Amino acid sequence: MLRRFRPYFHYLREHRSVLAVAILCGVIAGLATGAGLPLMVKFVFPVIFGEDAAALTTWELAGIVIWLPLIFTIRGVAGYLNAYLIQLAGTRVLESIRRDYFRKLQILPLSFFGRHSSGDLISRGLADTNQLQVALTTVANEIIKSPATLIGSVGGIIYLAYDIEGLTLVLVCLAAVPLTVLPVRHIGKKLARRSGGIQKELGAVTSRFNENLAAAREIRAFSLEERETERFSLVTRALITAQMKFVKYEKALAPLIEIISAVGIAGTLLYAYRIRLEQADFVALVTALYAAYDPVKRLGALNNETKRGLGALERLEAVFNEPVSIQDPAQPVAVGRLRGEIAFENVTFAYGDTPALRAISATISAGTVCALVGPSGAGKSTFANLVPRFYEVGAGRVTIDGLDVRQMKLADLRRNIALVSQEPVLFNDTIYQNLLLGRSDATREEVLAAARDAHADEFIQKLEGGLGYDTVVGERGNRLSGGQKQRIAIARAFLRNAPILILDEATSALDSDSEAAVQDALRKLVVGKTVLIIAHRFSTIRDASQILVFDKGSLAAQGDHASLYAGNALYKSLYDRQAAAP
Ligand SMILES: Nc1ncnc2c1ncn2[C@@H]1O[C@H](COP(=O)(O)OP(=O)(O)OP(=O)(O)O)[C@@H](O)[C@H]1O
Repeated sequence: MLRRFRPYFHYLREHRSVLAVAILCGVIAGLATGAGLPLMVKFVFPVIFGEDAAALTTWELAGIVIWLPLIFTIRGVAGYLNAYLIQLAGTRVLESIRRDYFRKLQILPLSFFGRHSSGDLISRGLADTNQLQVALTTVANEIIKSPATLIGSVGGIIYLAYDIEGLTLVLVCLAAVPLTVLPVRHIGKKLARRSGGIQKELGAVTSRFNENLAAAREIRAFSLEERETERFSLVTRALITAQMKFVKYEKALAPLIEIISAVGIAGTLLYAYRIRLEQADFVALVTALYAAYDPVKRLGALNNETKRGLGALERLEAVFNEPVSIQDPAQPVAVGRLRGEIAFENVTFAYGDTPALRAISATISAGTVCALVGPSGAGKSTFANLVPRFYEVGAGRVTIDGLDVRQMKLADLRRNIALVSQEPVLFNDTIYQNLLLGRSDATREEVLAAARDAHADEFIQKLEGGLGYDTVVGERGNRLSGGQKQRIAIARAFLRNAPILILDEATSALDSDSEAAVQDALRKLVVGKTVLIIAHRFSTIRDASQILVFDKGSLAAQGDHASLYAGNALYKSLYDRQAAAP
């Protein structure tokens, strides 16, 4: 089973010196418990309670009594250092696992996020990484310490028993130890089946949380408070059930081992009675026997922990092993600033089984504005998303300046594209930092100029609090209005100054001031660029140099407004509907 964890041992190797000291301290603490206490019972107690005890001087007495605090101090200090250092290595291991998980999420294709809920992915990144870390560090800690303690205490038993009576006593004392394997194995099997369940249910709880918090407005608007609480109760109840199924077996292990150890000790007691063993010898033996069951319990617990870790491991591997289907080509063609001629050559694409684009061929000349129109779900966004290679074409190819987008480095390709979406996402940072995302090496002057061009400067200066560009915008930018967020997004695009611009025109109406500012900013932004615009406003559509009309994933028609209006019924009806809209 440990073989499953082997690929992840490299996380431990990075912190091997801390771990080595921790394990050494653990072994010392283990030996002090396993062998130290019984030997003390054997050698110290007889001196104090023996016949010659009255003759001891104070110094002799002190010299003997000091063994007790000494052994406990060694055990305590070593035990403390072991726990502290394991925790230290553990938190670092956790940091590394989380970082790798997070990094992997950054490079996975967008299609991956369509298949997994963000709550579940968060849960994997927090709870499952934690579980894996606990399993790894527990294994590292116990795999040497517990066997060492076991060997120490079994060695102590053999030494004592052999010294007291001989081989038979040794065998009687140790007879029950192998029986402990039975509950360890049985419970381990039960837990293995249940290990993934808890993590999965935890993922469901996080998902529900996440979804709920993101929909705070809708829940109030539709009075869904009770329904949501009920839905949440369902997943938390399922989590509790999964947890309790695990706990039921997990917690049975220690008592079962203790019962077996009690049977072993009773057997030894019987035999001791028959051979008239002295009390001091018996007490020393029982202490050693009791100590020997402690590492057995720990090894059993280790077995449980790894079973639980396995469940987490499988969920993490679903992400770690997910192929990064969209990545740099082995031999990329170096590109600088592209001119921006976009061509789709017989492109087909499907998210799952149903095609979202069918055999699309179109050319958009550099420096022109191309409007994408069509009913909802016709494939406009999908078309636009293939240009920055957010998704991979199923068949055909997408080229820019004659070069297949798959032949360029992703960073080179995407540096040439600026994106302004309908609902721009801002990070919970200052406005300045949010603008800087457009081009991280821009100077302050360039950032301010872009904000002015986007008509953002005027509202930024007037923001409540008087912090201007240093105002923090809140999660997803929720302290700004829709129009303000759009202007920030436009300013980013100004800053990026890429030859290709993808615009998703807002469907929701802005207030007239904002609307005028956004439109004016966009008019300036598109100059000299190849623009793909998912268009909703009839003026945008009419003024575009080329229009692509989508219908159910196919390109129904293409041309300019006049020819399409005259020759294409779908376009005419779409346009008339837009024109009639307020
Ligand atoms: N991430 C996704 N996963 C699965 N299917 C998707 C995904 N995104 C879009 N689709 C499907 O692909 C088809 C085309 O969607 P697309 O978003 O390109 O349409 P659209 O023309 O931009 O629509 P709208 O104007 O409503 O935004 C639709 O049937 C849609 O359900």
